[in-house]
Amino acid sequence: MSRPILTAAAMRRAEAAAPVGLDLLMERAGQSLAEAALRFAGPMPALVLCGPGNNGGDGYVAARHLAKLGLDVRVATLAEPATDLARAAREQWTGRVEALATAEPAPLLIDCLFGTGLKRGLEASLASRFKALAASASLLVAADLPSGVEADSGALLSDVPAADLTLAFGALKPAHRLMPAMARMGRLVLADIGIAADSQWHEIGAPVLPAIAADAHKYSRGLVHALAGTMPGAIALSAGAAARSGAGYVRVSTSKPIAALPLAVVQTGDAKLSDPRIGCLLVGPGMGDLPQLLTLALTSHAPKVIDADAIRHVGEPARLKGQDAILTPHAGEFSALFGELPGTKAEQALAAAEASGAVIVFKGADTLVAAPDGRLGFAPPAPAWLATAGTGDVLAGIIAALRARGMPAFEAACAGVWLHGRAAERAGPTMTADDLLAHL
Ligand SMILES: NC(=O)C1=CN([C@@H]2O[C@H](COP(=O)(O)OP(=O)(O)OC[C@H]3O[C@@H](n4cnc5c(N)ncnc54)[C@H](OP(=O)(O)O)[C@@H]3O)[C@@H](O)[C@H]2O)[C@@H](O)CC1
Ligand SMILES: [K+]
Repeated sequence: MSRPILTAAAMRRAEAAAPVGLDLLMERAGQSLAEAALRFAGPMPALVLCGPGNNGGDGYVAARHLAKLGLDVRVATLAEPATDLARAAREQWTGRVEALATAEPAPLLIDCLFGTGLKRGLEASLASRFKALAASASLLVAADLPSGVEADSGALLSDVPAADLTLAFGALKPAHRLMPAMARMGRLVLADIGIAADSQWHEIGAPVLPAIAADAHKYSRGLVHALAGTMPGAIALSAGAAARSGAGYVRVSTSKPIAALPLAVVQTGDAKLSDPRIGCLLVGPGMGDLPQLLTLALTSHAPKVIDADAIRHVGEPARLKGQDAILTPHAGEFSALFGELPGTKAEQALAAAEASGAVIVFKGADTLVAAPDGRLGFAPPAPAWLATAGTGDVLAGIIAALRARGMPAFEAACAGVWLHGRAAERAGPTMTADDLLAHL
């Protein structure tokens, strides 16, 4: 299952197209916030911080429901409501409204200051007051987004205290899956408030992998051909990962024998790139300074995974047009090939896919998979311990195997990213890239 991801503007459109009124959407958002906070925190005294927009409106609704559920709840506000919806929600709150500047803290702090409407950082005095109230609370619950986070970019526009729980309304926003914001969400829960959220952008979910046919043979299951370069360890990780990710046959062309390769991986001195059985060609891991390997790879008609050093040698993104390629750059490799692109990470990934005609796996703590047709996958959070040498080689091998097994490029890349993250969870915090292979 993959969940749609909507920008702030797309969210407003979805909201306007909803079959029910905005007041009912706000009622559902506020009620679900109250119920989630109570379930998460238990019946502890709560302080709801309400901003001037509809995020604040959700707060007044949540306060009303928390009071109805028997909680000791107070409301503090920054300013009077600025929208009709928020004003109507404010009017239905029969309790007192305190000034945020002087409100006493509470063990449960509910942040309804700003959501998708935030466009600039919080003023310094407000940011420090918010931080102090958060520091005095035992639990911080954020409505839609932690206040200070920019919905579309995941940037922190001012200092944002980390929430313990974030309840996203209607659909996930890019910031829920982009750094640095992603690390401030705490547990992320999506509340269905009755919006039909449809998008070409989605969170990458568990993949459906191709079944192994009853009459399969090693070639029909997929042949991965990898080009070895100067660093044998990296190609051994990639080829090992491909062999363990369901490729029927993994072959490495190398000028000298590589001791670290699994026995099941065939080593050959001949590049054999015209072999029509090649389901995916892998170039880059351990390549070193041998740009001729990339040149050779680009003469092949087979689908390709282009990783690591090979990315730096592409030179012009347009050189990849018509190559049926998947590129797996980290941030440094990405800017080496595509330059400093404007916009959010999501926009940059899509622009790179369009410029190269390739599927781009823009790696990082917030990996994105972009297709030239505008589809964009956001990886669910993966363990920080994946940030260690060789894990990129493993990822390239997994994706090459899935591509050779017949998955389309975008789906293979998304599935590879998902499997890689889950393998790291299973391998645990002391893992090395070698250990990852045993958990695929
Ligand atoms: N999508 C849906 O289906 C539903 C959405 N819902 C909820 O609505 C939320 C979006 O509401 P929203 O658009 O009113 O924006 P919101 O985040 O409240 O802030 C805008 C206000 O803040 C102000 N402001 C901004 N920055 C500021 C700053 N630094 N310092 C001070 N002020 C600042 C800004 O003022 P302005 O920039 O105009 O001067 C404006 O007044 C969304 O996140 C969700 O919680 C639900 O109710 C149900 C259905
Ligand atoms: K908020």
